[in-house]
Amino acid sequence: MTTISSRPNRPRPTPGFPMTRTTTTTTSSTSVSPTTPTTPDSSDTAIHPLPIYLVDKWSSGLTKTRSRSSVNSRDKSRASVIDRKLENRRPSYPDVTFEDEDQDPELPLQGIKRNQIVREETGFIHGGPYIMSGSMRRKLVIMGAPSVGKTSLTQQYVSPPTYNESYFPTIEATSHKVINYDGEEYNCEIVDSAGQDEYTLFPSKYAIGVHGYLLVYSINSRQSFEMVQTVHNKILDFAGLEKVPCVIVGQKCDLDSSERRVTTIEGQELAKKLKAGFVECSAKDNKNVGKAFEALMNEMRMAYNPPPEKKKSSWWIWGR
Ligand SMILES: Nc1nc2c(ncn2[C@@H]2O[C@H](COP(=O)(O)OP(=O)(O)OP(=O)(O)O)[C@@H](O)[C@H]2O)c(=O)[nH]1
Repeated sequence: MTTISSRPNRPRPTPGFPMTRTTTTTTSSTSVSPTTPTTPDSSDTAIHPLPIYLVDKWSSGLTKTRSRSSVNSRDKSRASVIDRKLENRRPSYPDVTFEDEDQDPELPLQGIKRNQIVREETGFIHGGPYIMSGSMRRKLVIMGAPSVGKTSLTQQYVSPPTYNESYFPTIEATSHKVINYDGEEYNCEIVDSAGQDEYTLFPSKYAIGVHGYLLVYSINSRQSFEMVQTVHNKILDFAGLEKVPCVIVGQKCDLDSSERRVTTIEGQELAKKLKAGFVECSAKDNKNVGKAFEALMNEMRMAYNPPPEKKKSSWWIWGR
């Protein structure tokens, strides 16, 4: 007798998180801790996106993979839980991601149990929740005036040692890197933006779903230093927030002191004013490049998942 399996042929999920248009995409991995300076890791590892279903509740019913008629009561109660979560969030980013209960058994679960929501992470601007499995996702945007060394900084960090003396203006480049920071693994999408000036319109894609910014100036350019404040204002205006996780980066610190137009103290004061981190670095000499990203990981951790406060021991318990 032949047994016929009745398992429906469901389409497979689109793995990973949505990517923007890129000119270059590099994947690498590094590990840092808050106390240890960053050492770029040459043993690159690829990101393995986890098998999760992207669910667009608004546009196509409960799931893209099942028809409305097959929605059972468990789905409905689940949807109501998601709805309650959404009530507290701005509905500008309607994609909700969760592991499907009826996940195809042929898909590798990669150690994630059925129905287990491992982490819930949200960016500060996109306003919509997404629940993802495994490592946390971070989108970082590098902004600043033209020719301050944003691309050199990114390339030196993502695939060291990389430094190019020649200058090619960037339109946009996205790289990926797995960063281990303070025992946590982060899937980072690093967007190297085009150089900004005061008249450049702030593109919404540099705010939606973004977790943190490196605002770069060159220590030999006063104008690029002033651009940091301008870009920062644009970000806050767009987001409608008083503070965003960001680090001010004084690039090209290898240059001779006679060429310097912005002092270290001025950089520190601006960072203090903007409630941001501050690092002076040189992509050319690969000096403090890792520290700039490490400082941003720290800013983001403080914003999104601060370490729990240590409880003070009660003296009267000890006194008994
Ligand atoms: N001395 C020195 N020069 C650097 C450093 N980083 C970059 N440069 C040079 O500065 C120029 C511009 O570098 P890019 O990395 O392309 O600058 P960018 O900010 O990405 O430029 P846009 O794409 O126009 O925004 C290049 O000629 C680099 O060689 C550095 O750390 N020190």
